[in-house]
This record gives sequence, C-alpha cells and structure tokens, in this order.
Amino acid sequence: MATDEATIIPVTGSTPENTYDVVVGRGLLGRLPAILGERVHRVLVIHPRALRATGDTVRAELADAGFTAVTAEIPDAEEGKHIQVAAFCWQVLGQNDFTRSDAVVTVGGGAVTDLGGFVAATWLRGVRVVHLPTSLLGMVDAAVGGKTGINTAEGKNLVGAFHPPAAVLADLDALATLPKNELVTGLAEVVKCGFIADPVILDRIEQDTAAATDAASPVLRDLVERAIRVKADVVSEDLRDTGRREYLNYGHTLGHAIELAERYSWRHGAAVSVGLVFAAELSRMVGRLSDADADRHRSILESLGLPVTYRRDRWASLLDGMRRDKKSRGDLLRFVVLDGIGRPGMLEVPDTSLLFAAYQEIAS
Ligand SMILES: NC(=O)c1ccc[n+]([C@@H]2O[C@H](COP(=O)([O-])OP(=O)(O)OC[C@H]3O[C@@H](n4cnc5c(N)ncnc54)[C@H](O)[C@@H]3O)[C@@H](O)[C@H]2O)c1
Ligand SMILES: O=C(O)C(=O)C[C@@H](O)[C@H](O)[C@H](O)COP(=O)(O)O
Ligand SMILES: [Zn+2]
Repeated sequence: MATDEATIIPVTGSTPENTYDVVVGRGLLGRLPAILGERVHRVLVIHPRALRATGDTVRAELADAGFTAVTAEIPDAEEGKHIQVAAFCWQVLGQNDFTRSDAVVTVGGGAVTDLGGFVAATWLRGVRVVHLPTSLLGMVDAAVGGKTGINTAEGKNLVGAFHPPAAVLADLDALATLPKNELVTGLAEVVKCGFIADPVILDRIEQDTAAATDAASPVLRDLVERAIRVKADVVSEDLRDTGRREYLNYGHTLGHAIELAERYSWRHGAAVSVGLVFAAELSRMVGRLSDADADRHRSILESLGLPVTYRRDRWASLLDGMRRDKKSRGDLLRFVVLDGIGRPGMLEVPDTSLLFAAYQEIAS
C-alpha cells in the first residue's frame, strides 16, 4: 500500500526525450521550478476557467522562482480540445516571444493536458511540457504517455501528436475539489487497467467501493499508482501506438463513438465504461472470454455508478463513428478484446453483424 511520501513512477522510453518521471504525492508544486530547469525562461500555464485559482497559484509559484509566467485560460472540458483554442494558445505564445527553450505547463483534467500537450508539440515544432493533472483521469491516464490531441467535427482526438512530457506531477491534494462524479468517471480508466493488466485493481474496488471512490483514502492512492504503473509500463515500450499500446484502447472504440454521438456532453470515462462492457460482450461472443469475466465488467462498473448501457436507436451513427477509430485499417474494424483477465488481444471484424449482436447485449 502507498505511503505519505511521493512515489516516482518512471517512464523509460528509447530516447532521453521519451524518458521522464510521474510523481504521485501531495504538495508537489514546489518541485516544478527544478523540473523546468535553468534553461527555461518563459512558461505558459494553460488552465480552464473552472480552475482559475489553481492556475494563478501555479503562475505565482513560477514567478517567485524567477520565471516569466503567463497564463492562457481556456474553455472547460471538451470545449477546450478545439483547434480555435489551440490557435489562441499559439497566439499567446507568439505575442510573448516564446522560444524553443521555453515551456508549457498544463493545469487541469485530461482535456487540458491533451490540448496543452498538443500546443507544446506544435509550437516551434515542439517545446517542453510539464503536466499538472488535477482530475483522477488526468493523473492515471491522460497526462502520462505523450498522446496529445484535439477533437474535430468528425470525431474524438482525430488530430494530434505524440509528445511526451518532461514530467508529470500528480498531486493528490488536487482531488479534494474534484466533484464525485468526475472522480468516478476517472475510475473507468482505472478499471480498464485492471481488466487489461492488473487484476488486483479489480479486487481492491470490489472489496471496498466506498474507499475506492474517496479522494482522501489510501485505497484510491494505491489504485492511482497501480493504474499509472500499467500505463507507464506500456508506453515505455510502445510510445507510438504500433503494438502493445493499442491495448490501452480497450473499450474506446465504442466509447469514442458514444462521445461523438453525444456531442461531447458525456464525460470520456462514462463513455469508456459502456465501451468496456461492449468489448467484454464481444470477447464473450467470439468465445474468448468466460461468462463470469464478462459479467464482472458490468458488475464492477455498475457498483461505481458508471453507465453500462446505451441507446438502442443510435447503432447506425455509432458504427459510423467507430469506422474512424485509429485502430481501423481501411474498411476493417479492429477491437481490443480479452482472452481472460489481464490478457488483452486484438479482434479484426470484417462482418459488422457480430458487432450488432454484441450491441444488443448493452442496448437499452
Ligand atoms: N492523452 C491520453 O492518453 C488520454 C487518456 C485518457 C483520456 N484522455 C482525454 O482526457 C479527457 C478527459 O479527461 P477528464 O475526465 O479529466 O475530463 P476534463 O478534463 O474535461 O475534466 C472534467 C471536469 O473536471 C473539472 N476538474 C478537473 N480537475 C478539477 C479539480 N481538481 N477540481 C474541480 N474540478 C476539476 C474540469 O474543469 C472539468 O469540468 C478526454 O478528452 C479524453 O479524451 C486522454
Ligand atoms: O494512451 C493510450 O494509448 C490510450 O489509448 C489511453 C486512452 O485511455 C485514451 O483515451 C487515449 O486518448 C485514446 O487514444 P486514441 O488514440 O484512441 O485517441
Ligand atoms: Zn481513455
């Protein structure tokens, strides 16, 4: 079980640029100046309107440490993952003469780390970025691994770049103000890590769901660290999504299609929750997953209060959305499935009638 001290989880890529630490703990902001280092003069702090006070605290810390710190306040949640918001940030960087030795710091949930990471990846073709995730989902998933991006009218994360951060500071104190429903949607990604790699995650949640949803509990900290270790292990080996990293997309093929169908009014984790149950049903239907393991998806997600069904009448638009998934190859849809808990694999689906049949199991 985790302690009060900071835990360092390394991501060990093939180059120094892909190698960095994810620090989990409390009161971590004081570490930021040293991480940025003496080469950095200017820092752009990107935060959403909803986290203005936190953004101001970060800017003040940087100013006290001698950096020229400016902020870019962006729209909240998925509204921030938009090309116009990236253009606004590029404008702020340009107007403040940011050079290649300057840096971006993101403060917010996964939407902010995705957008801010994309801005850092594209400004002057790449400047340093440090993520300070403030949501559970940001800590366990979005801030780690270097996938950055924005949405387009056609789908989720369709434009982006791989741009690993210089560090991630996952300060658990930030979770004190995170609304419960946001914490719970973040747990969908933690559950995903349980099913694809670390079944202890599932046991812990089943043993004490109340503690798993309590931001202050050691159980939640243990879950955070376990999920980060799963992700760090995978992205250390496969930054660019050419192999094992695809397994982190378990539940996302349908999940992203639901987000698009709902015009991004659903939280990512809620859509992934439905997508996980769908992927489990698919795995069961093709004989790769037992009934008990497939049913466990529904029961654990339901016990957390996450959605496990979706509208029957939306199938056609969901199929349309799923075709644009990044795992597709030409007309061939590809899904992450399970051959057992902790044993992910791929399923190529040339015939969509199988998908329709699996969808009937989650349609409401
Ligand atoms: N790049 C990746 O590898 C990756 C992985 C998973 C998810 N994502 C992306 O992450 C996004 C979802 O992230 P999310 O669930 O954090 O959503 P989010 O960023 O939209 O944040 C959810 C809400 O919580 C608020 N919030 C965040 N921290 C808070 C705090 N400490 N106190 C109070 N309010 C707070 C935000 O302002 C927002 O209203 C999606 O866009 C998803 O595609 C990316
Ligand atoms: O890091 C990854 O790789 C993942 O698939 C993690 C997902 O939880 C995350 O939502 C990611 O942004 C999805 O990536 P995409 O390539 O399907 O857009
Ligand atoms: Zn995700």
